[in-house]
Amino acid sequence: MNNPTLEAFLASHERQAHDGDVLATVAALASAALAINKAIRSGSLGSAFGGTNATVNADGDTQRHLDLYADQIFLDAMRRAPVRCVASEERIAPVALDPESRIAVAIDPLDGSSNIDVNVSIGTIFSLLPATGAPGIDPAAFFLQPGSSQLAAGFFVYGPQLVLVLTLGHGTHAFVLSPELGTFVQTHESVAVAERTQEFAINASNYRHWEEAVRLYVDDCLKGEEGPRGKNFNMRWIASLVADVYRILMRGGVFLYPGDSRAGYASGRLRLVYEANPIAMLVEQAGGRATNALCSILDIVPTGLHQRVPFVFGSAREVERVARYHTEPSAIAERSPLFGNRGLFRA
Ligand SMILES: O=P(O)(O)OC[C@H]1O[C@](O)(COP(=O)(O)O)[C@@H](O)[C@@H]1O
Ligand SMILES: [Mg+2]
Ligand SMILES: [Mg+2]
Repeated sequence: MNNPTLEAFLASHERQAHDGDVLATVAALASAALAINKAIRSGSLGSAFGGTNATVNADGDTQRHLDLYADQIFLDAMRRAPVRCVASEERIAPVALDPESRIAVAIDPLDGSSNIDVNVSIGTIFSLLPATGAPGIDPAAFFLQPGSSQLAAGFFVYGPQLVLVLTLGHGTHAFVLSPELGTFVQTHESVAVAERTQEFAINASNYRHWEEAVRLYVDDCLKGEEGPRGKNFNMRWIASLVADVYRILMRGGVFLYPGDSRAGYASGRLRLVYEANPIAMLVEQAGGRATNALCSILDIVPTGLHQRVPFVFGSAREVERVARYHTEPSAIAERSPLFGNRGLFRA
């Protein structure tokens, strides 16, 4: 492979006047991911890592051994990087590190925990935010900046390949671990999400809990060629956000985790600061769209570190279409049983 290694990619960006601390932090995250990958591939998934601990995280989710192991590995790596504070899905409050540093890291150390026991892809999601200001400032404040303030974002997938997808704010780049070189090698210089799609991702078991706009959108996809969309749709749901977003970056698609009527799910399941924001930045840097069904994820000002948000992202035209099911109910109400000439919903 003649493509650049991650180290060469980062060095070339430093020459282009990128913040050296951002690049050093990305490099530290990558080396921690190599350690997690090695641990996962050691073969002890089921017994050592998959089992649950008798603990829950800040959101009430049961923590697995691998959640906590990954959290510790990444925190240790961030102590060795120019990082002022780290916020993790697995910790109620941020951890203060070097007060002289200017970067805050938000992290979902292990995404897709329900897939650990069943050997399906899992991953890590990270977001880098500016952390400037007086030394005494409460680190929690750094994580309440909107996603549009992110300096960099990315995720790793511990799947058939160990993959890194990264943005430094100028495009989205993909890398894969080269076992020969022992480091990441670039596979996609600039990822571009297809504008249109015929593939959607949603946990359909929640159908009865969704609001009408979401049900109608999915109903119309399922009707296929005979329905108002006039084309057949495929469906995927991996239940690891990292794996679903990687597929969408590579071949298009739309992902929905809407709010629903279950207790605790009014804003869906996914967390704004360390899941939706970094994924939204990556998807938008690749030409896709990311919303809470109505407005851009990156414009939302967080009010809490662990707050959830309805999340719709992927192929731009399809994400915009989902928004129209929410904002133009009159058009939905006028649906003809024969799906006549409804310009709004056709194709
Ligand atoms: O089990 P559900 O409700 O379909 O939710 C699946 C979603 O939950 C998540 O597993 C949440 O992330 P964590 O595993 O980090 O808690 C996402 O990766 C995935 O998209
Ligand atoms: Mg997650
Ligand atoms: Mg997690």
